[in-house]
Amino acid sequence: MEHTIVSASGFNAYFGKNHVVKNVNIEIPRNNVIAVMGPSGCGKTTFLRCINRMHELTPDATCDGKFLLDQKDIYEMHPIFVRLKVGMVFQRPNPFPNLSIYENVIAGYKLNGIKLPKADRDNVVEQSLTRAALWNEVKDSLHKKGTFLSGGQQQRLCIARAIAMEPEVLLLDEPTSALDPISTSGIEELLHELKASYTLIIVTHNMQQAARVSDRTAFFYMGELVEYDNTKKMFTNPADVRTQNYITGRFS
Ligand SMILES: Nc1ncnc2c1ncn2[C@@H]1O[C@H](COP(=O)(O)OP(=O)(O)OP(=O)(O)O)[C@@H](O)[C@H]1O
Repeated sequence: MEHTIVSASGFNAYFGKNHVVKNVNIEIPRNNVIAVMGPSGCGKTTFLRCINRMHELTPDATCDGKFLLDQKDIYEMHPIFVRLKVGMVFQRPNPFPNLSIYENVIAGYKLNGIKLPKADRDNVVEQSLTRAALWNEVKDSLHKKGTFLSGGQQQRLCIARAIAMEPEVLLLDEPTSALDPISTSGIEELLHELKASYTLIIVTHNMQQAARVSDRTAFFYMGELVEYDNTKKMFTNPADVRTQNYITGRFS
């Protein structure tokens, strides 16, 4: 039996009066990959940013309804704690440009004022880079700047930085859209390995990618969660005509 790790009920998000995520109800099982899809502007990124409470960092942005992590209300927790438990990887790889690879991986600890002895720091760096499938490529250049890496390596470094904090959930907002096909397939393979340890929620515009990497797909349209189902089922036999129109390319 699959356990729910994240769930939303009657969840709404707004920018001022603009209602951009509408009455969303969803249950996300642990150790699954969930693809979030839908036309541009339908609220995918906003939905993602509500899960780790980044939405509220935008002036005039509000939300209501319930979002639970491990059955506890995300909006009753400290936002910093939520962001430790729910890591985020962005569209463009964004390692801190002035920090070395080593310092990038450990950056979340420094930012949160968590002090670790050197041996523990070394261990976190090695474990996180190993999990992000980057250790072998960088183990001899840990003190070089993160920005000297290729785009795909930089994105894996950002994944290592996120998992160094031992999150339960990893949010990925179009993590491969700035990468070449070979780096993209490296990240896709990595997602497959990471799901043994984490629950992954990935926004993607690429339907082939959603079909390759995800167990379930959530299809949003104009802020509404129109359909949420097993990915194979959704791509072969969608229940809603709007999903069908989207996957058959009738609108993008
Ligand atoms: N910072 C902001 N201030 C005001 N409105 C915003 C802001 N960010 C997004 N919006 C609006 O919220 C709605 C949802 O945007 P969001 O970025 O969540 O959609 P999306 O599905 O992720 O789009 P895309 O696929 O183009 O990235 C859009 O109408 C957008 O214009």
